[in-house]
Amino acid sequence: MSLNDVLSLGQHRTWKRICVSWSMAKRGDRVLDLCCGSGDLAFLLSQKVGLDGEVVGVDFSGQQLQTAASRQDQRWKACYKNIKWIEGDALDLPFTDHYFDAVTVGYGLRNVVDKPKAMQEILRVLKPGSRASVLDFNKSSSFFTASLQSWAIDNVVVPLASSYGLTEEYKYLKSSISQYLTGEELEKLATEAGFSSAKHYELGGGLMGNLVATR
Ligand SMILES: C/C(=C\Cc1cc(O)c2ccccc2c1O)CCC[C@H](C)CCC[C@H](C)CCCC(C)C
Ligand SMILES: C[S@@+](CC[C@H](N)C(=O)[O-])C[C@H]1O[C@@H](n2cnc3c(N)ncnc32)[C@H](O)[C@@H]1O
Repeated sequence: MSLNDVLSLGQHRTWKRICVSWSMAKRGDRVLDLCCGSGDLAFLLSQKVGLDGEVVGVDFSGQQLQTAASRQDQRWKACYKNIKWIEGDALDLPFTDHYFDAVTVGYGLRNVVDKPKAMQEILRVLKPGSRASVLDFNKSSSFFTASLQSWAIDNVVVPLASSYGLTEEYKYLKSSISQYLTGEELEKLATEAGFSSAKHYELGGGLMGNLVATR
């Protein structure tokens, strides 16, 4: 069982499935999992688009892509052959305009240094009428939810992460969430980048959030 399973009582898998579902990726599509890491969302997208579809996982960490590729080798589902891993930067995507039928970003936008540029790149590579689905922690406007999230990170996430030897990776969570954008600000970020519509939905009692933006 992974640390994220323990930390979120397995809920992170549900949140990721929701993110992929809301991207409206369907059989035969060509889709992008941006900031793919070890590929959790890419594998879910792979099952959605099937063997006649195509999944591209992009991350600027070669190490993460190596992990994703070895996970792909270890898995038996035939559809996973439709995934390719490309080292690249969310701020300068190596694809032509209108290339993808859907884009997902799982826990990546929060970490990107230039969020407007990233959203412009996502818009550029999406086909007209297609969707971006962006899952991340929610920077809640509710004092209670923000306090619960902060308490959980301090008292559950970081101590447990330490027992897995991942203190550093999770220690920055609180500050990164505090510097992130609220749901309303994410919607504005998307429409200002040029998306025709954008809606942010809270998940996990407001601890997480998913932005759905249509080009
Ligand atoms: C899978 C999740 C996050 C992905 C993720 C995000 C990061 O910022 C990382 C940083 C460094 C290494 C890895 C990651 C990473 O995988 C979300 C689930 C894990 C969360 C840390 C769990 C959050 C716990 C809630 C605050 C409380 C949950 C209570 C309830 C059970 C829903
Ligand atoms: C917390 S991980 C999430 C990984 C995966 N999407 C998931 O849901 O488990 C964030 C990932 O974003 C990547 N990343 C951060 N900034 C990036 C950028 N500008 N371009 C590409 N990848 C980036 C990191 O290398 C890391 O693998």
